[in-house]
Amino acid sequence: MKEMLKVAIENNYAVGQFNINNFQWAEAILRGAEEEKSPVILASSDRIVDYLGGFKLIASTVENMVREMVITVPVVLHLDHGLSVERCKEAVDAGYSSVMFDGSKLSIEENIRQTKEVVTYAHKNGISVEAEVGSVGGTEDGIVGGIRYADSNECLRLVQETDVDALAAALGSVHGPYKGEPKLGFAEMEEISELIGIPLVLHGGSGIPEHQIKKSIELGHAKINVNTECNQVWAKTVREILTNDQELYNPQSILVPGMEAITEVVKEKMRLFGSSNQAC
Ligand SMILES: O=C(O)C[C@@H](O)[C@H](O)C(=O)COP(=O)(O)O
Ligand SMILES: [Zn+2]
Repeated sequence: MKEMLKVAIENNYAVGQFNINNFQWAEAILRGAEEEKSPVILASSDRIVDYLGGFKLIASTVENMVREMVITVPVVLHLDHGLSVERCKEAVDAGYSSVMFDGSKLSIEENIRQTKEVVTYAHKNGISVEAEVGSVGGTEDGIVGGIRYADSNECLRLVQETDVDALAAALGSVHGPYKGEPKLGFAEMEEISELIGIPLVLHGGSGIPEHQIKKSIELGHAKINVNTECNQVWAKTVREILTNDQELYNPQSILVPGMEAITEVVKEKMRLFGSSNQAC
């Protein structure tokens, strides 16, 4: 991920992180990346890793999909919102390309200490690490909480003391649907980006207006996480199909349009983030 985001920063675009909710999501996202000739970050949020079959099954399945689908664009497999040092180490051992240690609920001292432990282990294995300061609000099954803006001094301390590769500095974005126009802290964003000198990560990417996405990229965001919009379009598509044909039960007739809808959202986001055609 570190190398992928370095190129993104140098070329003024951001790479989308798209969460997988089962392996059809992975297929739909990879297809979108290949069609857009865009680098892509596939992510499994720690909260659903066991539901998906565990780190090793996820890593081996994604690796096989990339090979058998003849995906030619750069793909990163990322552990999103890693819930403990141990879980991050498991993901590294299973073959993930990068991990996020989510220490946002901890004191900054404890966040730094545990993030440092993850970075030491991951970097020894050539794996990148994302950390978080402040907390992204919103509700997303298991990720519930109020927004706590990141403090610039805490961001600088964490980056300097851990050597982390990317930082999610919570600056007003929210997981899940927004109630009204998002209010991102662009002044704080600019200050923190200039202070820390590594790529920023924007969580809660669904529902942020295009102009705010573009400004966030200008102000140092090289990774933007999207989950809700893909899930919403899948649910809407499947709901319409089943509502329109009460007799329909063939899985392919129901599931394929849902996947195609996810692929379209992924491609739209890649065009918005500027990563389309960056992999050719
Ligand atoms: O759903 C998860 O557990 C992962 C997400 O929180 C992801 O990290 C993210 O930030 C996506 O936000 P969304 O686009 O608002 O769903
Ligand atoms: Zn998130």
